[in-house]
Amino acid sequence: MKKIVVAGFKGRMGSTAAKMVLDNEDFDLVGVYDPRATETSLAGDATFNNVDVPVFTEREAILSVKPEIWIDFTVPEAAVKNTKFALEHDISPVVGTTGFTDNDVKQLQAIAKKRQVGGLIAPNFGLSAVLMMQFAKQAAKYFPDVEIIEMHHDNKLDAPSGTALKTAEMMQKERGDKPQGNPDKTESLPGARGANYHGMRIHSVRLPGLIAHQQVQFGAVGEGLTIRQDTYDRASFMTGVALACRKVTDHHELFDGLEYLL
Ligand SMILES: NC(=O)C1=CN([C@@H]2O[C@H](COP(=O)(O)OP(=O)(O)OC[C@H]3O[C@@H](n4cnc5c(N)ncnc54)[C@H](O)[C@@H]3O)[C@@H](O)[C@H]2O)C=CC1
Ligand SMILES: O=C(O)C1=N[C@H](C(=O)O)C[C@H](O)C1
Repeated sequence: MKKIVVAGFKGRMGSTAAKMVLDNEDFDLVGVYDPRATETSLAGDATFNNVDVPVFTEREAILSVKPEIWIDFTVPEAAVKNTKFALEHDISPVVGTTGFTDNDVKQLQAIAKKRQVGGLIAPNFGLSAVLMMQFAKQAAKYFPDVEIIEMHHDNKLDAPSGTALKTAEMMQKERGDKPQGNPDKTESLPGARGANYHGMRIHSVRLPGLIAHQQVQFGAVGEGLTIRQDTYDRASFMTGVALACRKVTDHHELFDGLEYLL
């Protein structure tokens, strides 16, 4: 059984991940971590089947339960530190938290390589989202004019989403840099044209009722192509999280994207 801790278990994704770990017979939830927890055990919490799993509010204390895998759905600043902590203690990180910079990822990959610890940072664990990114990359080779519209619930902290940034990065590798639209454009309201990633525009919508959705819209003379992905339930991310937990410990490097483990 894989011994797993979940960081951020009080949150939307962390609670879903902790339940997923409990529901899988080959996983053993050895602890949960969240600085805003007030309880010391999950016993007494029906959401988590009243299991007697220790609750931690201090990172160091987690070492006492000897986890092999660290699932992280927290906030960017904490997640970078948590991932470093996990790697330095030979715990394989499976990180869904978004907002890591390229530099953060490179530094963490160097630690993983040095210590020969496997791990994964993935901005999106949904299989439909992974496919959407791959299809968008393929299309960008032939349709370099493209805009991304990402749509999320209004509690989301980061913008643009990690998924939108990764999609843009993948498309940039195919199409290179290309300014889009009229070079003489003006914006009577700043930001009207969205964020600029190597010439591609990214628009971030935040509305109650949404979970996570993205549209990648390509345009060319006389034709258009729209690739759209929708997440209707956070449970959909759990197939990818479980897959990563089963596979990361077979590796000795930190991957950047679920596609490396599929
Ligand atoms: N990769 C993926 O497939 C997905 C990634 N996400 C990302 O996951 C992250 C969390 O999203 P939500 O669950 O919606 O947020 P949330 O706000 O519901 O939960 C975050 C939790 O982290 C806790 N936290 C804060 N500092 C911490 C620390 N130092 N250590 C441990 N826990 C800490 C907070 O108390 C809170 O309970 C975001 O970055 C989001 O973008 C969300 C959905 C899917
Ligand atoms: O905050 C969210 O909810 C999500 N965050 C990830 C992102 O930033 O891409 C993944 C998914 O879009 C949901």
